[in-house]
Parts: sequence; C-alpha cells; structure tokens
Amino acid sequence: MSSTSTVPSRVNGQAGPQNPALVVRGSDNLGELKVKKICCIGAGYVGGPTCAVIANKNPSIAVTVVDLNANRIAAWQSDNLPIYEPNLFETVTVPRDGIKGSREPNLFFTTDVDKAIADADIIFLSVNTPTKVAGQGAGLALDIGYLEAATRTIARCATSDKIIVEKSTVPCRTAESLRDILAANGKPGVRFDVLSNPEFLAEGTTISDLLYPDRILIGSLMDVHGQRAAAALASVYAAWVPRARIITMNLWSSELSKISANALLAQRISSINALSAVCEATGANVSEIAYAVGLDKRIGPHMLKSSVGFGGSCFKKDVLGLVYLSESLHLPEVAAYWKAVVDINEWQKDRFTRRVISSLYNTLMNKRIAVFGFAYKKNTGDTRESAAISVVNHLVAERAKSFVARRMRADCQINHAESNPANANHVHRQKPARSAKTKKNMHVAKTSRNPTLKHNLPSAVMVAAT
Ligand SMILES: NC(=O)c1ccc[n+]([C@@H]2O[C@H](COP(=O)([O-])OP(=O)(O)OC[C@H]3O[C@@H](n4cnc5c(N)ncnc54)[C@H](O)[C@@H]3O)[C@@H](O)[C@H]2O)c1
Ligand SMILES: O=c1ccn([C@@H]2O[C@H](COP(=O)(O)OP(=O)(O)O[C@H]3O[C@H](CO)[C@@H](O)[C@H](O)[C@H]3O)[C@@H](O)[C@H]2O)c(=O)[nH]1
Repeated sequence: MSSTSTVPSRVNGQAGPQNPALVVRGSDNLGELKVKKICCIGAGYVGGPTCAVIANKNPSIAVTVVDLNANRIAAWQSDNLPIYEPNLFETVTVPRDGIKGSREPNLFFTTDVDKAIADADIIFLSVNTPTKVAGQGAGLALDIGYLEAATRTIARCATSDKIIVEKSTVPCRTAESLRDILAANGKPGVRFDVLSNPEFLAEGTTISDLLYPDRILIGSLMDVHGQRAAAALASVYAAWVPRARIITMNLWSSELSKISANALLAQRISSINALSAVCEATGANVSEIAYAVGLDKRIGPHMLKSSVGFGGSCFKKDVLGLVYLSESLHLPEVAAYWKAVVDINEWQKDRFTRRVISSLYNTLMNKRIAVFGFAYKKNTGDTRESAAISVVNHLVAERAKSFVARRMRADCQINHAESNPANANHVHRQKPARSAKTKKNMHVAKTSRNPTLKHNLPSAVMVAAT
C-alpha cells in the first residue's frame, strides 16, 4: 500500500481492465491509500464469492484468498468449486484464469497464508464464528476463536502497515479485542487499522447480492487513521457500488448492525410461523395473511413466508449471540425477547413433524419416508442447521425408515417447484422414476389435500411416505 496525494480521487469510478488501481483521497494531509493487494483469510461461503466479485470489478488489484483447509483451496483452484451458487463459476473463473489477450488473472487461492498476509494492503477476515460449544457462553455466544487465531497470524507475519477488515459476523466490540491482540503481538512500527465491514449476502442469491447490495457498511474509529482506512476500503467497493450505498459509521454500530439485521429478519419468520399455528386453528390461510399484511408499506412483503422454520448457519447463531450479549449487559428482558425468536423456530420444526405423524395415522413405525431437499433453502448445497435435519431426526425417532434424496440437481429442480405453491403438482412429477405399484401407494404427506400442510411447507423440505 503506498501513500500519494498526486492522483485524483475516483470514488465513483467504474474499473475496467485498463484502469489503474483505485485511489481515494484521505481525510486529511496524511495522503491517500492506494490499494494494490488484498488478502482474504477464509475461503468459505463468504470469502470465496466476495473476493471473486471484488477481483472481477477491480482488475488492477491482486486478490488472494487463503485457507488452512488445503482441500477447499484445491477445489477453488479447480473446475469443481467447493460450493454451489448460481453464477458463481463464471464470477470466479474470469478473474482467476484471466481472458487471453484482454485480462490478466488477479484472483488467487493458496494455503500460503503467511506470504499473502505479508504482501497485502488490506486483509479481510472471513473465518467462521460459530456458536461456542464449551466454556462460558456455551450454546449462546459467538466463538471468535478462529478470528483470534487468524489475527495472531497477521500480527506475526505483517512487516508493513495493514488494514484489517472484519467480514465475519462478530459480537459487538470485537474490533477492540483484535486491536489489543495486534498491538501486543505486532512488530514495532507496523500500524494496524481495524474496520468492520459485515456481509449481508444470502446463500442461493450470493452473486446478485454481492453485485447489487442494499448497502455496504464500513465501521471505523473516527480518528484520521480510521477514516483514511475506511476511505481506502470504500474505494474498492466504489468500483461497482454506487457511492450513496456505501455507508460509514462507528465501529460498534457497524458490528451490531449485522447482528441486528439477522435478528429482525429471523423475528419476522418466527412471527409469521407463530401466526401459521393460529391460521391452522381458525381456518385462515397464512399465505393470504402474509400477502395482506405485506401490502402495508410499513411492513413490506419480504421474509414473511411461513415455513418449517428457518435454517442456515447464521440466523440461529446470530440471534443467540444477541441473547448472550443482552444477558452480559444485564438486560434479561431483552435476552428473553430475542430467545423467543429461536424458541418459536424450534417449536415450529416440532409442530411440522407432529403434523406429519398425525397425517400418517399417528404411527411411523416401518413406514418408508423420503425427504426431498436436504439443503436449508433452495439454490444452495449448504445443509448447516437445515430444518430437514430436525425433521429427519424426529422421523427416525418415531422408527420411520427415512431416506434423503441426495442428488443436488434433483433437489434443485424440486426446490424450484416448491418455492411456488401453485406448482405443488409439478413437484410430484419431479420425483425419481418408480414402479406403478410404489406410485400407487405413495402419498406426499397429503400436501395437495391438506391446505394447512401445503401452505406451511418449507422452501427446501418435502416429505413423502410409502
Ligand atoms: N454463509 C453465509 O451466508 C454468511 C453470510 C454473511 C456473513 N456470514 C459470516 O461470515 C463468516 C464466515 O462464514 P462462512 O459461511 O463463509 O464460513 P465457512 O465455514 O464456509 O468458511 C470459513 C473458512 O475459514 C477457514 N479458516 C478458519 N480459521 C482460519 C485461519 N486461522 N486461517 C485460515 N483459514 C481459516 C475455514 O477453514 C473455512 O474454510 C461467519 O462469521 C458468518 O457468520 C456468513
Ligand atoms: O420468508 C422466509 C424467508 C426465509 N425463510 C427461511 O429462513 C432461512 C434463511 O433464509 P435466508 O435469509 O434467505 O438465507 P441465509 O443465507 O441464511 O441469509 C441470512 O443470513 C445471512 C448470514 O448472516 C445474512 O447475510 C443474510 O442477509 C440473511 O438473509 C432459510 O431456511 C429459509 O428457508 C423462511 O422460512 N421464510
């Protein structure tokens, strides 16, 4: 990273293959930071796609994604990428492989963590922050152990100034801990500026979410160094994101905004799922309720699809992280409020299974049950916290013979159809070929005959029994 005051600001510029590295003006006479090299620690669902888009849109910046997991890195280097996302392949291969005669490669995947750190101007931390499984806060708190380990590696390897970017979802005030670790372990004379830049992408729509984000949040200290670092990071996004959507704020607001967004989104799903139970008891239709209330512009139509319960690696862990934070701040009423969002979600999953059991004459013993779609939502292969796992566990506990349709392609076709209740019959036609006898005996949890079950179907789970 070099400082200069001679090159004009290009905050709104569109980078093309011929464009020089982005340069932004700093907030005072410290000069501007010219970003030439980015390193991202963590080649997962966030790190890989995010860096592919950054590299795509900034051909003059070298972007290196590192991970300790050699298999994952090898997969990113191959034609069999480690994750499935619509349009991911093209987004990765253009900057990774280059285009003969018009574009040099500028996206690299490696396990050489130390070198990538030493070379970089900006380092993204995109490592996992799961729920703690042991010790204080187990079952609630976010575990920042991986983040701390990566930060210690940065402190060990950095021989020049670095901007450290929290891309992972973190508890509020994590940046303070990272600063302490860097200050205590970094080499003398090396400066570290820590920014918060949470990611809001949803799996299944990762690439379009990255290309057209609702907002980019950058949290920094409000001193001149913090603002200068924020300006440098903003310049990377400004290659494709309108300036008005790049928002800067204080570090703690930025960190807490991410957890807050997930808590509010999860709360909407638990709210509509709680209403679905009232609908079933009264004969109202929860899809019609969601449509009617969603027309109110103060409410809006999104995240109101009743389901078997939200899954995925984020909602549950982040809401529980907020519960833990509230408890730590001696706010038990606030903690109980957010805990209820997760409790309703667990209850909804149980309720779904109970309805399957009652639909099958209250016994599943030796019944053959197929679950189509095991991912937690459509257009992803990710099964983390999938509601299907809870459903299958319940079915197996009832001594049913459950099995899962495993093929990704088949699942995707089925899930596309399921996302539109009008296509429920189409779902049946997508089933694998079966004999006339089996076909005759097969019923799909009576979904087409039981309007309540049909409306409460999850987007990624379909249960069938013979
Ligand atoms: N998955 C999502 O849709 C999503 C969206 C927004 C935010 N987030 C947040 O982003 C973060 C990452 O999520 P993810 O789904 O990409 O996780 P992931 O598990 O898919 O990827 C994390 C990667 O980090 C690697 N890693 C861990 N410690 C490392 C170290 N010290 N050095 C090098 N590599 C290391 C792991 O090997 C793994 O490959 C989490 O905090 C998550 O909450 C996730
Ligand atoms: O109306 C809805 C919408 C979603 N879901 C379920 O909720 C879960 C999560 O869905 P979604 O939010 O689309 O996917 P995620 O990939 O988990 O994304 C969430 O979690 C990410 C990680 O923090 C955030 O970046 C995203 O903004 C946030 O939407 C899935 O099981 C969905 O089936 C519903 O039941 N009803």
